[in-house]
This record gives sequence, C-alpha cells and structure tokens, in this order.
Amino acid sequence: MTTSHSGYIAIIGRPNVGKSTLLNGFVGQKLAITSSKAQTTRHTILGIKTRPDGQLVFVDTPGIHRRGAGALNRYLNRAALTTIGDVDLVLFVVEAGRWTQEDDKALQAIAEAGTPAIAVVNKIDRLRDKTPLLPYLEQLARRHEFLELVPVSAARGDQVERLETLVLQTLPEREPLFPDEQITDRPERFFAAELVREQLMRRYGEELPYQTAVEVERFEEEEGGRYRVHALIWVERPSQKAIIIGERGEALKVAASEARQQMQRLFERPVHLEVWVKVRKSWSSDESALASLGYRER
Ligand SMILES: Nc1nc2c(ncn2[C@@H]2O[C@H](COP(=O)(O)OP(=O)(O)OP(=O)(O)O)[C@@H](O)[C@H]2O)c(=O)[nH]1
Repeated sequence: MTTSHSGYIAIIGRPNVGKSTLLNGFVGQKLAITSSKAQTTRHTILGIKTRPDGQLVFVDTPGIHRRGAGALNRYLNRAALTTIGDVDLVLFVVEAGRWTQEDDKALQAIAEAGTPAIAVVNKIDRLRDKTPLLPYLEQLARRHEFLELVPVSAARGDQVERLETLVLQTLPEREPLFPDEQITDRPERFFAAELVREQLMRRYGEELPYQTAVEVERFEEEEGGRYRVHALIWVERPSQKAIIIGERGEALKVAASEARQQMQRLFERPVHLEVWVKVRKSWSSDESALASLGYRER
C-alpha cells in the first residue's frame, strides 16, 4: 500500500501573477474566477485534489498588495496573511522575469511566518527567449531558502503535474482531510455569485468592478433539476447602475448570458439566471456592509 500524504497549501503572490489560474489547473475545474485585472480574487477558496497517494488542499487567497485604503483592501491583505501561518506549505507564485515591491512584500510575509515554501515561476510561455530564466531562478534562490523552484505555465498546464507531485511529497504523512469526491469547501451558491462577478471584472472599465459586489438572493433547484438563480449586483452610484445595464439592457444581457453558461458548465445542469442591479452607497468602505456580502473572516 502506498503512503498517503495530505495537507494544506497556500497559493501566495502579488495580484495578477496567476494564482487562480494555477488553482483551477490543479483541481481541473474552474473554481476561482480570473481576469486580467489585479485583485480579482476577494475570497479565500479551498480547492481539493485527491489522488491515490494523498490529498492536496489548496487555499487560493486574495493577492497581497501594498496600496489601497478602505475596508475591502484591509480584508484582502488580512485573509492572505492569516493563511500563510496556517498551512503546511506555501506556493509562492511570481511572474517569470519580473520582480516588484509587491513580490517582495509577499515573500517577507512568508519568511516571517517560517512556513516551508516552493517558488512557482509562472507565465514561462511569455518568454520567447528562455535564456534570462536561469539567472532569474538563481536570483530568486538567493532571496529565500525555497524547497524547490519550479517554472510553469499555469495557463497552458505546462509543468503543473510535476509541481503537484513535488508538492505532495513535501506534505506530512496523513490520511485525506476531506472525502474523495469533494473538490471545494464552498457551496454552489457562492460560485454562482463569483461567476457573475467575473463578468463584471472582465467587461466593465478599470475602476467600476472594484465598486461592485454580487449577492445571490435566491438559489433553488426546480423540478427536473434546473437551477433558478437570482443575483443582485450592488453598486455605489446610480451612474454605475446605468453603465452596467447598458443601452436597452444590452450590456447586462450579454454579461448575464455568459455567466449563466459558465454556471451550466460548473454545475453540469441547465441554469435560469436573473440579474438585478441595485444602488447601495459606499458598501466597499463599510465593514458591516462587507460582512453582509460575505466578506467575513473565516
Ligand atoms: N501568458 C500567461 N498568462 C497567464 C498564465 N497564468 C495566468 N495568466 C493570466 O494572468 C492573468 C491573472 O491571472 P489570475 O489567475 O486571475 O491571477 P491571480 O494571481 O489569481 O490574481 P488576483 O486575483 O489579482 O490575485 C489572467 O489574465 C490569466 O489568464 C500563464 O501561465 N501564462
């Protein structure tokens, strides 16, 4: 019989390095929403991968960043920092060829926690010429005592399986922590809200998405298995509501249709989705409004 290794792995790095893409690649399902905008991830999500030789429980955290005041930003940083101290291993994700102050801050947090770490150098597909990769890896190795340094392309899946095997070997000998078939700790309702939020992140301007939140107020299974989902998009100003809805409702219709298709893929069943936009003043700077929208310490 093979020995079982199991444990918690935090995926840590500055915004936009590809943490969510990596998590989805490990689990083989789109659990974490992604976009080209920084700070897409607002919630900590568990992604569970069970193999015959053990179980990897990944914790995708909101990116660590330096700027930004306000309750939402405080929540994002706190969530990432708490996670680092609580896990068996950290995957520190960086972008090949790039090093910023925010990377530095994330690495400092890892060093302070003293949690063992593997450096994941992502987006190697972007390097046409691979020559600079070696000096980059050497420099990274000098910054911290990593267990391993692994270049990958999360988007293409290159080296992700190898990384997974390396990760498993570092985890303690332990029976699986979750049942075999479980792939996340979040209910389907949560993913419904996230998939609507993903469309907002992807479709609307640079600033607007950060001033919106999504709440699923109804999530029901109809006879025959179809899901009926009612989602509310909270914005801070009436002008934002007009932008999201668009002329004759076209913009929202397109966004909702894409979100619905993504839900059908994840839930593997038909989905009926209705989306409404409502104005609630300054929800993103108000701790109690944040809590009511699900941004709670867990
Ligand atoms: N070329 C390339 N792009 C990638 C790769 N991995 C991720 N990306 C892209 O990088 C962007 C950010 O990816 P995410 O997975 O959302 O990044 P994140 O680190 O979770 O971001 P935050 O939510 O801001 O913390 C997206 O546009 C991805 O498609 C990769 O291996 N190669």
